[in-house]
Amino acid sequence: MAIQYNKLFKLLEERAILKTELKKGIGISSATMAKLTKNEPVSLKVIEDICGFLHCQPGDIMEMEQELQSERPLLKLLKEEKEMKLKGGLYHQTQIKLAYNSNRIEGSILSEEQTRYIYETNTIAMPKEEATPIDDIIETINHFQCFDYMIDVADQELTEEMIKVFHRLIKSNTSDSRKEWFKVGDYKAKPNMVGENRTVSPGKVKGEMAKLLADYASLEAVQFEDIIAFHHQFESIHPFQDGNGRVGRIILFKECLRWGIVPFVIDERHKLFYYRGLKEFETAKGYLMDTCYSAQDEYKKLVDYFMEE
Ligand SMILES: Nc1ncnc2c1ncn2[C@@H]1O[C@H](COP(=O)(O)OP(=O)(O)OP(=O)(O)O)[C@@H](O)[C@H]1O
Repeated sequence: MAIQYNKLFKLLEERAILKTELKKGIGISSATMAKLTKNEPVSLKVIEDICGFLHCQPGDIMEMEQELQSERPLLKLLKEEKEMKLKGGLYHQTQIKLAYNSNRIEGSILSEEQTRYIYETNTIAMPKEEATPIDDIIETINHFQCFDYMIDVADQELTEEMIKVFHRLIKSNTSDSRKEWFKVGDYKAKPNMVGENRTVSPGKVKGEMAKLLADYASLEAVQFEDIIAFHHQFESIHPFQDGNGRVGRIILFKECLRWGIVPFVIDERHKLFYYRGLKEFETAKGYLMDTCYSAQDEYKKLVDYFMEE
């Protein structure tokens, strides 16, 4: 178990204090600031200075990691396989399954085989005479990187900063990223709709996201239903210009891992059930819940295969 400083960053956000202001205010180096960001040990003097600056107690800015790694055997396995660069294991299969289905829901034309090919060989196999959008390829590679980052931070509290990193990793180097008004790794600048439905206007996104994250963080023990409700709220806010579905599904996976719940991959063949579930969630939660439960059953089969003694 290790000390985490997530509470410090939350407090700064609540009080609208920039990290640079804190750094200057107590005169710490960039290296010490980086340690805090990475949850690495810092001296007691630094903690004392921060508490003095913010007029708070140590418990307001740091806490012990809440759960033992051993209570999350699935996350432990995925981390181990990722570090080992193990081929053919659960991590490898999940990378391909999640990137393929999530990007396919978004409209990528790449097949599962092509996604596997990119993952395994870092090359692309194209059927003769078929043009493949470069963005589909870039966003597939981006998704692999985003998944890796998600595994690294899966045991940490979900933060605004983390969600923006997910978006940056997914949208970097795409043709969208070259549009002046398109914010990679930041909230939308222009209003958008999802299907026929209105979403939260750009000026209100920050506040709505802060509220969503604060409400979610206040839950004592997060259940599967809470994670799905968060997903619905997140998609309804639609904080980014584009990429909300993929970021939202990465968060779903992360939060399941964090809370020791079997995660899941929405199969692109169930896209319409998934969309209907989101659309009708406020009046009938069952549609979305059922889609997620059946996706969870599918992923559980894969987990059982790899985790059986
Ligand atoms: N009626 C709805 N209400 C709320 N959210 C919805 C609704 N219909 C779809 N969504 C969500 O919006 C996402 C689409 O948003 P956006 O185009 O920004 O994301 P994307 O990642 O680029 O694409 P996609 O999500 O299609 O993969 C869908 O994947 C789904 O998660």
